[in-house]
Amino acid sequence: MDSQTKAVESTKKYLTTAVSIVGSAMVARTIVNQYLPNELRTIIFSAFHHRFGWFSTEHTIVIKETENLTSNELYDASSTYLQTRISSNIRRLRASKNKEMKSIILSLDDGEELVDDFQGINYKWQLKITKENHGRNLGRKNDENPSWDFSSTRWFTVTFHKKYKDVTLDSYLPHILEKAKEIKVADRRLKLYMNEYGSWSPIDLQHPATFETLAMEADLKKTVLEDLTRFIQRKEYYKKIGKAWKRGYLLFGPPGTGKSTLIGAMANYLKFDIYDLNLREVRTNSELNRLLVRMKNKSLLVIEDIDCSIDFKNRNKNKKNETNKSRNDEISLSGLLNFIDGLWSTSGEERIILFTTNYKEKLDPALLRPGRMDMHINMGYCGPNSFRILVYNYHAIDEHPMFEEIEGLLKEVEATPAEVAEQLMRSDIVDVALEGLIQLLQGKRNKGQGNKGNGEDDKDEKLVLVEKEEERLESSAGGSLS
Ligand SMILES: Nc1ncnc2c1ncn2[C@@H]1O[C@H](COP(=O)(O)OP(=O)(O)OP(=O)(O)O)[C@@H](O)[C@H]1O
Ligand SMILES: [Mg+2]
Repeated sequence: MDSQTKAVESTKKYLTTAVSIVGSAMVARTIVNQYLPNELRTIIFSAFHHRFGWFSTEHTIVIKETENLTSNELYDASSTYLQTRISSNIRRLRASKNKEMKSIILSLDDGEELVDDFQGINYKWQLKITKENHGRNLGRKNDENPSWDFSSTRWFTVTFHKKYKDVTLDSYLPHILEKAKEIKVADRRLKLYMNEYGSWSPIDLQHPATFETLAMEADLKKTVLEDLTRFIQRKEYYKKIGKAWKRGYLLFGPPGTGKSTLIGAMANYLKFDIYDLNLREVRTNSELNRLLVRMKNKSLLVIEDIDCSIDFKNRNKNKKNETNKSRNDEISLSGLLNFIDGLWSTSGEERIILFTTNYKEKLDPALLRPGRMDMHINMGYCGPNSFRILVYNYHAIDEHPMFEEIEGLLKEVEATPAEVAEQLMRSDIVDVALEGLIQLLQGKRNKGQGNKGNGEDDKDEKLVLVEKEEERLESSAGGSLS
């Protein structure tokens, strides 16, 4: 054999070996794919990847649904985040909706892949599910009780070029956690919880109020909105000063001035649930404590008509009755305030407490003490500014020849936004509605209901901002920790 034939022969031999290796690998892969259970398949592939991993340019992170029997926050976040990255080229999707959600959710099905782009980096995601049958028949089949005891293991794998490992851990995964939080908040239906028989029962909160449609003096509205926004952005600040992340508002004003409307607008703006606490339903301080600790974070605790909710005047009498334990525990203002200031503050985050009253002057001084409520908001009678908002809400107009007369009358007489709104709703024809309003206001003026107390322009009357010591220090230092 000459040297040329020798070279051809040895090349052939190498090629045959290479083909048979590739062939066996393919056969092996087919066998593994078709005949082995998912779990075993994963073990074999991961062992293979582990053995030859250093040849690969790819890096894979496994995100399991549960880790050490507790749910994995990153799995939940990835699942939520990926729902927003679904594209039309995915063949099989899962569709779901539960009572808590506003819309149908599409998500990856077992084995499906999705490619996400973050800062120009490609991330290949895959969902894997394995089902195990524990072989126990659990009786009749229904939603809570499937006929067989199945359990499934789910996990995501996310694969990317290994040079992006640091970016992935430092930026991409935290980005997913943050985004998922935002998505969940935006998609959630708000709840209104009411207390009865010592526990909270929720219903869907469908309050239409928003800050745009709320009739309120412009500067006051701006101050309240800014205060809320500042509050929700200050997690780190509250942590740093070691204070509970909560804020209290006292809303006062006559019936129909929009106290409940403002609460609805706050809930919609912050996407917070409302806990409407009816103190008449609560007999003891212990029952009150139980209710308050069961409140979730990101919520508004509302106590309407705080002046007439409990006969607070009896509270000192109760204290004297030391022998009767149950009477001693009777619901009291101090019990409520102690709990809000104390234990409850430290057990939750992002809580807003709102008290409403028609008669600020009737309130127990303990409630008005500086530092108790952060802001006192006077929801006053309807002034020109509020009228403009209401008329825009109901008739979508911002100018009309009758406005001047109405605004003049509103400066003279006391009419609540509710009274004005009622007139504006009486007819779809603007002129008719405005004429009705003029008659109402003239009637009030003729009856001598002079509007001496109307302070729409008197901002000091409208708002008492009870600044806290540390906030004063912070603003004087010019620093913002939010
Ligand atoms: N400031 C306002 N902006 C917009 N609408 C208002 C306002 N005030 C009152 N309304 C209208 O009047 C209705 C009653 O107002 P709301 O229940 O908010 O008053 P309130 O101050 O809570 O009264 P109460 O003291 O009786 O609880 C609302 O449903 C809304 O239609
Ligand atoms: Mg109300």
